[in-house]
Amino acid sequence: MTLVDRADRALLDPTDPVALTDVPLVEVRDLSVTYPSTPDTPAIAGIDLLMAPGRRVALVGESGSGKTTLAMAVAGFLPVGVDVRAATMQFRGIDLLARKVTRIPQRTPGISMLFQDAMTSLDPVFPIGKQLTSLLRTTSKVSRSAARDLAREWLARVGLTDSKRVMNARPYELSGGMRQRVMMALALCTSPQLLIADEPTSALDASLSRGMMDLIVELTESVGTSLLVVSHDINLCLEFCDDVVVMYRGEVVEHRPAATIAADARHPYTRGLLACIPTLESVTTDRLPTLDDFMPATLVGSSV
Ligand SMILES: Nc1ncnc2c1ncn2[C@@H]1O[C@H](COP(=O)(O)OP(=O)(O)OP(=O)(O)O)[C@@H](O)[C@H]1O
Repeated sequence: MTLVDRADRALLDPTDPVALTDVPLVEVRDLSVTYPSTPDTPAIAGIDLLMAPGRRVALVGESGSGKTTLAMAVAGFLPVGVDVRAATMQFRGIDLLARKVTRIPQRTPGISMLFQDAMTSLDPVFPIGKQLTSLLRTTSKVSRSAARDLAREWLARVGLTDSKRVMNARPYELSGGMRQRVMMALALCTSPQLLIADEPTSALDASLSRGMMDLIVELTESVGTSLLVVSHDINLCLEFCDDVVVMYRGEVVEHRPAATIAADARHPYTRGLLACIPTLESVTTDRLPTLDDFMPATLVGSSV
């Protein structure tokens, strides 16, 4: 049985002892996160997440369902003062709960993040070339000229072939799509084991979104990086990911392979999300379905 088979088995039954005899990439059990401004209401609670190496996993759900909070907890980006509790929270077998909490959050080694807003993620003052070479020099301990060569190589890999101009440009001199490609180069040039992409396409139009997802898949595969993508767009996730984790009001309500979730969705919220995807046929109907058509009244009012 391969690790991916075991992961599939674990997705169906996380308590299956045969499922995970190898070390999973991410293992989270009974995670809850509470922000200091709402001490009586955890933002997420009772979260289990199991991810095998090599998988592309999508976290989907409506705004405020806790996707980013879960991703940030795994990445180690939650600031001091946020209460993080779990029975288990490991990355490649390393206990993330044992890490020191510092005033400036420490990124979990081996994990890179790609944020939705490249403009605020990039340093506005320094040229792109300097931002890439400083990162490469810090992480790979290479000479200045080797780092510049690597930086140019990475810009070409993300489709920025005019690398001389891009190296000298500041973020505001590039288009949104180009900035997002620069962010991809920064996120992957250190060969992380896991890329967490938080709404990587939400600032892009539909055709650019698809192109960006194609690029993310191609590059993560070539680098050997697993992907955890946070998205509102379940349709895009079904196309590009292996597994879909559905979050609703701070809880994981469904975790299924993308290939079968459409036929096999068990939670009414998942069924509602899937039914709300517009199709060529649905544009001719008077009224598109909404989540209220699928959610029992008892669930609509519930929260963690
Ligand atoms: N820094 C914060 N301080 C207090 N509450 C927060 C903070 N960040 C998030 N929350 C709350 O935690 C809950 C989950 O938010 P989170 O951003 O994780 O959801 P999300 O599903 O990623 O939403 P979105 O898709 O809009 O980014 C929400 O109720 C939100 O208001």
